[in-house]
Amino acid sequence: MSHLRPEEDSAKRSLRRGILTVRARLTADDARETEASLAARALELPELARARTVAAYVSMGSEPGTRALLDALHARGVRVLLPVLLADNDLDWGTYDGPDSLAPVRLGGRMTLLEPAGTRLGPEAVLGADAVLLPGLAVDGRGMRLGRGGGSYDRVLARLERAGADPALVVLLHDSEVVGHVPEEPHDRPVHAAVTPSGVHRFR
Ligand SMILES: Nc1nc2c(c(=O)[nH]1)N(C=O)[C@@H](CNc1ccc(C(=O)N[C@@H](CCC(=O)O)C(=O)O)cc1)CN2
Ligand SMILES: Nc1ncnc2c1ncn2[C@@H]1O[C@H](COP(=O)(O)OP(=O)(O)OP(=O)(O)O)[C@@H](O)[C@H]1O
Repeated sequence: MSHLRPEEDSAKRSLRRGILTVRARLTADDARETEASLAARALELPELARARTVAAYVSMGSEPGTRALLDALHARGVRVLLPVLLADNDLDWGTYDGPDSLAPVRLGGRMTLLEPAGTRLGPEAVLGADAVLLPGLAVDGRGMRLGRGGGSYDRVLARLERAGADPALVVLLHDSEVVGHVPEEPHDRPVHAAVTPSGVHRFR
C-alpha cells in the first residue's frame, strides 16, 4: 500500500512500476480475451478439478480478470473464499455466492475492491483451502512472486506454512509477467504454478 518500508528493495519497486505501466496500456478487448482464456486454462488444472474449497480474489483494474473463473468454480459447486482486506493488511475471508454477494470497498485513492459482503470467517479460514489463487505482478522460474507490496499474501503464505497446510499455490498473471528473475526478500515464499492466458507454468 502507500506505506512502503524505506529500505524496501528498489528492484521490486522498479519491476512493479514497469509491469503496471504495461498493464495500463491493455485495451478492453485485451481484458475480455484475457479473462476468458485465463478461466479456461485455470479450469484445466487438476489441482482445481479436485478442489472442494478454493481461495481466490476478485480482480480489479488492470489485473487479469478472474470473474469468469469465479463464476465457473461457483457453478461447479466449489466453495470459493474471497479476501477481505483488514486494517493491518492481513486478510479475512468470506464466501463467493455469485455477483450479488460482493460489495464495493473504497481504498484510499481511486481504487475500489469488491469484497464478499456476507459472514467473515476469520483469517484462519484460508487454512481450509485445497488451492489458493494469488494476485501478483510477476513470477519467476523458481516461483518467486512479486505482489503489490502490501504483504497480505506473504502473510497468507506464512500462515499456511505455520499450520503445515499445503494447498496448491497458483498465481494468475498476463503472459509477459512470467519473467526471468523476481527480486526476493527473506519473507518471500514461492508459489507452485502460474496460470496465464496461454497456459500453465509449473515451478514444483
Ligand atoms: N484483486 C485483488 N484483490 C486483493 C488484492 C490484490 O492484489 N488484488 N490484495 C493483495 O494483497 C489484497 C488487497 N490489497 C491491496 C493492496 C493495494 C491496493 C492498491 O490499490 N494499490 C494501489 C496503490 C494504492 C496506494 O497505496 O495509494 C496500486 O497498486 O496502484 C489494492 C489492494 C486483497 N484483495
Ligand atoms: N508474514 C508476514 N507478516 C507480517 N508482515 C509481513 C510478512 N511477510 C511480509 N511482510 C511485510 O509485508 C511487506 C510487503 O512485502 P512484499 O514487498 O514482499 O509484498 P508482496 O509480496 O509484493 O505483496 P503481497 O503479498 O500483498 O502480494 C513488507 O513490509 C514485509 O515486511
